[in-house]
Amino acid sequence: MKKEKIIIGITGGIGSGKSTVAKLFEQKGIPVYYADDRAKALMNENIEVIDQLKTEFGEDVYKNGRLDRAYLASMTFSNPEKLIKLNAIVHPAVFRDNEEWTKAQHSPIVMKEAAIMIESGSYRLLDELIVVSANEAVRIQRVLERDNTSREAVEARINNQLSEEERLKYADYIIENNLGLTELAQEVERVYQEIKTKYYIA
Ligand SMILES: CC(C)(COP(=O)(O)OP(=O)(O)OC[C@H]1O[C@@H](n2cnc3c(N)ncnc32)[C@H](O)[C@@H]1O)[C@@H](O)C(=O)NCCC(=O)NCCS
Ligand SMILES: Nc1ncnc2c1ncn2[C@@H]1O[C@H](COP(=O)(O)OP(=O)(O)OP(=O)(O)O)[C@@H](O)[C@H]1O
Repeated sequence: MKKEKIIIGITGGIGSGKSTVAKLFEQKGIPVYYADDRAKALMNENIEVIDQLKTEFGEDVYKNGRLDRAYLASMTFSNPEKLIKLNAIVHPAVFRDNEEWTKAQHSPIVMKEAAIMIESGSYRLLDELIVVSANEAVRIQRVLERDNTSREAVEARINNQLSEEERLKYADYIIENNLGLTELAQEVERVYQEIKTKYYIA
């Protein structure tokens, strides 16, 4: 199978290690679009997104001109209806931004890293989906060590995501990340070789 540009998604539950995996692919020379990071940037820069967020969540969602992420998170991850509204504002803007970015790339493989690619339906536009998987206890522990947050706040996000079992059903490739970073790098290399072989990439 020979395609002009192969688009590969990297997803996984909170704290699974998808950003770490994306960086390892980037080190191999693959351009990566970081949807979560771009979402945050657009929420601070895109006038339409800013206006819609203020209308939906109130002016206080911005403090000194910057999005108050903790405040917005506290409003949405405990209230599914509000989260649906937030997603409906942010996801179309990220979709357009990603399309522009993808068109501008000149690489046989490009990747997109996003937290809720299956839930949002954006996985349908991919050629391949990599799911990064780790046990829930490991994921929670890693996020607690990384962020200034609580177990309850992490669990609230998990409750708004697919279960690990459901997510894995969508995977073309699974990268296990319960062990150390050396093992993770080996997993990334294995999947990279499989993809290159499938698409006849040198
Ligand atoms: C509420 C916000 C501002 C909180 O920001 P914060 O810096 O605390 O979190 P960040 O965006 O880095 O996400 C961290 C993790 O939270 C989880 N998470 C984020 N957004 C969502 C969501 N819409 N649904 C379920 N889980 C989510 C993911 O596991 C993600 O990896 C932010 O998460 C947000 O705007 N989310 C809605 C837009 C979105 O879906 N972004 C992610 C993909 S484009
Ligand atoms: N195999 C590993 N060994 C040790 N630490 C790891 C491993 N994989 C990831 N980490 C660490 O765990 C934390 C979570 O990883 P990462 O940020 O890549 O996850 P993520 O899936 O992108 O998270 P989020 O959903 O919150 O955006 C980070 O601090 C990362 O450095």
